[in-house]
Amino acid sequence: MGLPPGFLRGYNDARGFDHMTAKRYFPATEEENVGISAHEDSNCITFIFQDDVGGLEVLNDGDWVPAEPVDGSIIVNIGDVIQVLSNDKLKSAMHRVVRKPVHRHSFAFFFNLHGDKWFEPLPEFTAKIGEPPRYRRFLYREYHQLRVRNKTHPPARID
Ligand SMILES: O=C(O)CCC(=O)C(=O)O
Ligand SMILES: [Fe+2]
Repeated sequence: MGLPPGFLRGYNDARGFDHMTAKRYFPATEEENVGISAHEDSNCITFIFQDDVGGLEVLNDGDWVPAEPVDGSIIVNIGDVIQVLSNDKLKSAMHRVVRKPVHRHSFAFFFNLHGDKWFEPLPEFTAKIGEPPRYRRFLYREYHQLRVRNKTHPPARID
């Protein structure tokens, strides 16, 4: 990231909000092939271990690019926290899972911030290089609540 070695370990020193999920995606049907709809991860970094079925796709310049399974590899996803800390130098990837004709299994480890932690663009990516911050200061807990609220109560459309 261009930050001093060990920065992330020192800044993000509480592990209480990290979690791991094990997911099983059922085979696609003729009507339905959405595994997980398009989203960005809200955390710092996600590590994904997938089997050899495929289906994870990343949006790149308007095209969905498959993250092809590579034996023994781990997919590393930048999340929103790193996007904010780096003031957009590193982008949180939009991704989704498309279901295939067979079952798929994956494990995702979410390296999170503690809910009581503040995050905002760091001086290394703003004041020190003469760039304005693109984000305000967020409490991680508050940011999470905002994301959930926007999903469950999207802003009303003015017709
Ligand atoms: O199952 C996968 O490969 C990705 C899962 C994912 O994007 C997520 O849980 O946020
Ligand atoms: Fe994700």
